[in-house]
Amino acid sequence: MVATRARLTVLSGPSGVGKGTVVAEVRRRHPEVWVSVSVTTRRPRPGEVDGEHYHFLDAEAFDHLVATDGLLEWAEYAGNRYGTPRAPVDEQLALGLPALLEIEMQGARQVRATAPDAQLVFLAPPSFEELASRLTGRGSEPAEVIERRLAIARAEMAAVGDYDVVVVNDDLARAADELVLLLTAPPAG
Ligand SMILES: Nc1nc2c(ncn2[C@@H]2O[C@H](COP(=O)(O)OP(=O)(O)O)[C@@H](O)[C@H]2O)c(=O)[nH]1
Ligand SMILES: Nc1ncnc2c1ncn2[C@@H]1O[C@H](COP(=O)(O)OP(=O)(O)O)[C@@H](O)[C@H]1O
Repeated sequence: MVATRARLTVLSGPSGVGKGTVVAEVRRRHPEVWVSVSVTTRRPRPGEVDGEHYHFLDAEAFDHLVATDGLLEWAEYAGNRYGTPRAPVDEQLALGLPALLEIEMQGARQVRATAPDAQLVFLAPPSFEELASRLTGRGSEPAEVIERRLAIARAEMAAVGDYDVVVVNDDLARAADELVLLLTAPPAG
């Protein structure tokens, strides 16, 4: 295995643990870090910009991407579909540069199956109570959606053993630093 080969890193973890916040902090400190922009059938939240946070697609356009093998992975999550456009990731890795995906667990499993060298990072909350309080505190979803996401989160927390590395998101700056180190660390083995 060539130690300098650029690698694919997947950041996953329960909704509300702070994935978006940690990735934003990484980009603030290290603007050169490349992060994949996913496609989704979810509606934009206030302040979300098409092409920046997500590419917002209708169901038909999403189906087309799936049918033409345009997605590296995709999954349905809490009633919406999300996927990683394949070409930009391939281009980044072909240039010898690291690529970061922020995706949920079913997608992480697909990446593991198709790209065994990928590094799977689990972002964990300091506690389940703290996770519930962050998700509620964000105030972006109705109570019923939060309940659904917490139920998913319980299952996700139990699968932590499937991941290569665990980063605990207690202190934001420390978690972001840890992720940056992992992005540039040579693959083990
Ligand atoms: N499998 C997969 N999951 C994704 C992708 N993009 C985002 N997600 C995940 O979809 C879930 C819901 O995302 P979102 O609706 O933005 O909610 P939030 O993470 O709670 O802010 C999160 O766990 C994301 O990490 C993707 O391309 N593929
Ligand atoms: N290290 C942290 N300490 C305290 N609060 C945090 C931390 N990281 C994220 N949060 C807060 O938790 C909530 C959920 O974060 P978010 O990034 O939207 O999660 P995710 O993308 O995993 O769903 C937000 O209100 C965010 O400000």
